[in-house]
Amino acid sequence: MDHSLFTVVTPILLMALFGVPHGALDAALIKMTIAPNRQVFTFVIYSAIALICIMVWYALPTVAMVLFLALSCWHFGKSDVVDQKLSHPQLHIIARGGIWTLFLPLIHWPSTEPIFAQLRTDTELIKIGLTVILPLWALGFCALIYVALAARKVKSLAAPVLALALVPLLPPLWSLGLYFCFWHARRHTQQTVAQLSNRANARRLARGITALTLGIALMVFTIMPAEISLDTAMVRIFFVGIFALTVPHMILIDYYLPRTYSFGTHL
Ligand SMILES: CC1=C(/C=C/C(C)=C/C=C/C(C)=C/C=O)C(C)(C)CCC1
Ligand SMILES: [Fe+2]
Repeated sequence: MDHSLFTVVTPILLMALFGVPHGALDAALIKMTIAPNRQVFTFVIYSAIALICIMVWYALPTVAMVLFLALSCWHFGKSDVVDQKLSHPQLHIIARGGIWTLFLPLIHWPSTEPIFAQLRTDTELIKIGLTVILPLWALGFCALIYVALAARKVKSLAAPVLALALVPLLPPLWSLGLYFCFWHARRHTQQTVAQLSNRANARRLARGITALTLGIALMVFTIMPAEISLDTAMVRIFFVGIFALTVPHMILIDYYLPRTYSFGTHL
């Protein structure tokens, strides 16, 4: 228990406090970019997608996990390169997103397997899947280095190479947490707030939605069966919750807003 307090409970708390708020900005995005007569509808669809994701995880946890890792790879990678003009954007997206969703879980398998098990997934199947895909991803990462060197864009390699070096050195949820809070969420917040007209309002709304989200998480925590340990409860609430919120968050950020309202950057 003492050990999991450092390796699981603390990084999850930090991610909940400093990473989740970037998703709460979606409420401000809906309010400030979508036509007023469609805002409530969009919010209802957003919440319905999140609920469906929770049901999918409950019924088919392994399928939900594969979907979650694939979508997270795309979402992380895309947000890493959204401000760059690239000749092979898909290569960059998968090479960078895969650091967290393929390389990290496999290189730390002894610590990540129990987390996958707590999430009720078939860990053998996840391990086989990751092992098969990792060499392909490694080829992609080498291609990324080659393309950057050939285009004399050495600086663009700094962040992904630093991330790649950091992942084996830190406990998995700590390196994920550092990236999630101080890179992904920070950049997303800066880029989003810069595009909104009323920044103070956007931040206020996002704070309210964050409080609501964490309040719901706390409520779920108190009604979890007593025999479930603290770290299992936190792993389930955090990762199932983030999966459920990431799917509509991605649809809004990576698909709907760029296409419908030219919000964000097209790739
Ligand atoms: C479930 C799980 C993992 C994946 C977490 C991911 C992929 C989180 C993605 C969050 C996103 C996309 C947030 C959106 O902004 C690890 C750490 C690999 C190993 C342990 C179990
Ligand atoms: Fe995000």
